Amino acid sequence: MIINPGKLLAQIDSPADLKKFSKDQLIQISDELRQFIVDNVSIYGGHFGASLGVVELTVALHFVLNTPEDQLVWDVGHQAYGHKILTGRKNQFHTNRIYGGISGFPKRNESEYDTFGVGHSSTSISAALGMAMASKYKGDKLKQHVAVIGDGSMTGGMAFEAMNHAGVSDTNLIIILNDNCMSIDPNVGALKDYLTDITTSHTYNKVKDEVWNLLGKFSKFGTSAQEVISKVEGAIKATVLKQSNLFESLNLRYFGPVDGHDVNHLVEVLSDLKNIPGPKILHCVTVKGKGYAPAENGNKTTWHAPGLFDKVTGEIYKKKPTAPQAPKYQDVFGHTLVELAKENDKIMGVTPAMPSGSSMNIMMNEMPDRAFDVGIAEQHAVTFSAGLATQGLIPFCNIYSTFMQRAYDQVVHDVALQNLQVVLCLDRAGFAGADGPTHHGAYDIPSFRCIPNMVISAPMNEEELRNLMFTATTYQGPFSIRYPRGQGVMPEWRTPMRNIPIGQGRIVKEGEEVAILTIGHIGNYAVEAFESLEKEGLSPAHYDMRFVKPLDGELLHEIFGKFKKVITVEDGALMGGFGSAVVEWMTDNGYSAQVKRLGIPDRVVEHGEQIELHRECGFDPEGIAEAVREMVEVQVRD
Ligand SMILES: Cc1ncc(C[n+]2csc(CCOP(=O)(O)OP(=O)(O)O)c2C)c(N)n1
Ligand SMILES: CC(=O)[C@@H](O)[C@H](O)COP(=O)(O)O
Ligand SMILES: [Mg+2]
Repeated sequence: MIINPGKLLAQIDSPADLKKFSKDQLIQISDELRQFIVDNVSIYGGHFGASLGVVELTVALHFVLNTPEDQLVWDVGHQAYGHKILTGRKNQFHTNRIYGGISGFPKRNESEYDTFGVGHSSTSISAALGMAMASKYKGDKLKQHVAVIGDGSMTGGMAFEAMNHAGVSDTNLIIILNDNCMSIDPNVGALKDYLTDITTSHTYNKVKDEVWNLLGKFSKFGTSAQEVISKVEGAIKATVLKQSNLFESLNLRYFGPVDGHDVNHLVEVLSDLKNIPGPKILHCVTVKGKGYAPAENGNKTTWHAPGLFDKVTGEIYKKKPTAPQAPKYQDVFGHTLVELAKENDKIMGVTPAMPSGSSMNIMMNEMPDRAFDVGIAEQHAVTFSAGLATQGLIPFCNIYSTFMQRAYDQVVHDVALQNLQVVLCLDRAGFAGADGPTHHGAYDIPSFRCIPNMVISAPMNEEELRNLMFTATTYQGPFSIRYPRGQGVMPEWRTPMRNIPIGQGRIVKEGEEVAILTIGHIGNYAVEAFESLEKEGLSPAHYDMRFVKPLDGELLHEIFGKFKKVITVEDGALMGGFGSAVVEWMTDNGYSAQVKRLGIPDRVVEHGEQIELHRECGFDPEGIAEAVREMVEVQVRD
């Protein structure tokens, strides 16, 4: 259902329409845009606080820039809802993040206004600089290139790598630092302190204001005064600003801090910046959740992506369970880690900016000296963990599977080659759901399988997660545990922990004709599939392998000795994944069987609910049942 936009917003289908309005009307347009986001997200879900915080900035940018000719790059893109709405997707916005609908992030194949595909953080400056360099090469002097990056994303190493390059680039690049003091959780680290300092420091701002006032006075005296101005400016910059401003020190002209909610002032500033050549940064101070009281004044982490809510009362809807619910895997991880850490003082916790998402916040609250949020810094998180391990500590480094892609070399070079005892917990493994392809945890099994010393495990339920975590503390090397977004299956999950011999799978169900080998939580789909199959007189065997590496050779000898028809199921990329490992093992050990591998195919799978995506890829319960039926019908060729 398309939600009615406000009176002015209704007339805007592109930035060209926006430009038809007067500057004075931008406040009303901003208000209507904000309301439209509230109306939609409250009913259809999605990211929230971040988009509200950049409403004025979004309006001002599209008012001043000549998009899509000028290149506007949003970092992460979870804040780009206003941009989507102003650039022709207002009438589709109710399909945001829904299966078959528009993406929750900017996406090049969705709109010419989406200059760069995003979802992972800290890429915007590099991408915009690449675009700016291309314009310079092509001699296109007028084109603007703007990266909008949050203070949280600015903590990512890539942002610094890009600024290091940008500062010597002589390009038309504007970096807009959207500083709301928040990541998903409160932002952390020395950079955050620095930004707070320059936003609030009286001395810094007084000097800066006086400089600009002085320049303003001189500018009234005409051309000759311009020379004085530039000399004065140059001298002051060289001394005061360069020494005291991080960005100036990197050769990026620094402007701000400005109020990121004053749309008219933003229009003025951006119009001026367009005419200043070279790389520059505008520091905007904004409030996450701005303009919607529950988000602005309440828990900003909750309002990052609140789920559905009553827009009038601000009540976030929670499903009222009729029976005891199984916990989320992330919470089992968080509580179990604290339990283990209480018994073993070597255990430490590390998260790169996902304390709430990974439930590492449980340990951070209970044991603040032993659990760290290191900012959006996956590479650092892994190597920092490696450093801890060299000193005999046992770090549990928890990174979403998709974000672990950032730290691949660190896993290989810093952890595995030195065989260090780092426990890598890969949350959100498998389809992430509504976040879509940028966030699906599809590639961890294939990419980890080839790493020497690496153990790869996945629990089918909460009890196994606890046991694997316990087992990891006893293994002298890198140990990875992957588990999905969402709930497990055991309401009574606080089971006593025990060691699982490394590489040992288990039989879940004896059966005939077909053996189903599963890895991880997806094994519960096989259990569901059996219900319909049993009614049809089909009774496949089911093995929960628990480890992809090392595989359980003993169990596999038993399976391939007994079955000529085997199905493997994984919530991960098929190419090089768990099924591939089983087939490799089969041929290496001289067996031959008909093997069907179910999992994520070699193509981009878009967004939707997890179950919708599993269905699309043929490994939901019905897909598994269908694979069994097909296999039973097919005669094996000799
Ligand atoms: C590489 C990577 N790590 C972690 C995340 C998860 N993540 C998404 S948004 C976000 C916070 C970003 O903070 P900021 O850039 O300040 O944006 P804000 O939400 O405050 O507007 C995080 C940690 C991500 N998208 N990419
Ligand atoms: C934009 C982003 O990367 C995060 O906000 C992500 O959507 C969080 O995912 P979870 O909701 O699974 O924690
Ligand atoms: Mg922020």
